[in-house]
Amino acid sequence: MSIEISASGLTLGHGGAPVAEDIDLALTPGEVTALVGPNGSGKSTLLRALARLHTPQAGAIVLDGRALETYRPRELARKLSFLTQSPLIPAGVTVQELVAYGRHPHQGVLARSTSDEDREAISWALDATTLHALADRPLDQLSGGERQRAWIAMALAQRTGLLLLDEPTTFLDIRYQIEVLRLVRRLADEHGITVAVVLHELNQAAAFSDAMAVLAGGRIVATGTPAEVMTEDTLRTAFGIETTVTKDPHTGVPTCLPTWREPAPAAS
Ligand SMILES: Nc1ncnc2c1ncn2[C@@H]1O[C@H](COP(=O)(O)OP(=O)(O)OP(=O)(O)O)[C@@H](O)[C@H]1O
Repeated sequence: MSIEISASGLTLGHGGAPVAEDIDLALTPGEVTALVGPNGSGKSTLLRALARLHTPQAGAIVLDGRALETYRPRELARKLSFLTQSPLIPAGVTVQELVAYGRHPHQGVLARSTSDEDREAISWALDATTLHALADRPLDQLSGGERQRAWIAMALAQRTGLLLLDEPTTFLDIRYQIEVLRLVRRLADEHGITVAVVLHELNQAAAFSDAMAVLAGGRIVATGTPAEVMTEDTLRTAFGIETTVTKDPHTGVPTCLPTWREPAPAAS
């Protein structure tokens, strides 16, 4: 079920000067890749380009051995699912109904009823996100974390091997952030799904990903394992901040502690 996608030589922009250039990125099948970088560095634009929601000014993207632009829309929707930042909540729609939308790419144009395969996929998505108990609840009556899980469940019901998530933890408290990221981890570990996820919290990115890519100043300034990428030098280059990078005592994963306060003025 794992799907491979790679981008090479991408130039990304919105009409004016390019936002990012010379972008090479390959997502390893069945692994979680975290995209991190300063505000406005082009992370969402890159993710949207991978989902074919943004057309690069130059470069190529290859999905599962074929140029991305050769896919028909329905065919593409069976290969990858994309979850945008803060999706709008449709009024009155229940969790079950939202998740069922994820099946549309698999249903024939004239399909009026859900097939056994649809039911099985919806049930699997509700299971994976532990949402069965909330299936009949309208989305607008859920907590932020539950709602975020419902959107992820919709993307899962699409049954794609590639999941692109743009800041799925925004607005969630720390417990729900962990819950969503653990789910992302399980999707890769237990279901072999290839995941790219834009995250702002660097320690979470390091803890939950297999690989990290740092976008800054219009380039990818570092890629590799969290241990390779989470260095004081890279964080200084990318974000212009001072940090102390240590290892999580439980897992050995690199973790950064920013220098929060301004340095005390030198004594005269
Ligand atoms: N639709 C658009 N039209 C014009 N410019 C855009 C558009 N979308 C994004 N941009 C610009 O492109 C640049 C990159 O934006 P993008 O959203 O990809 O960055 P990002 O790294 O995801 O940022 P953030 O961390 O703030 O979400 C920014 O300067 C932004 O203002």
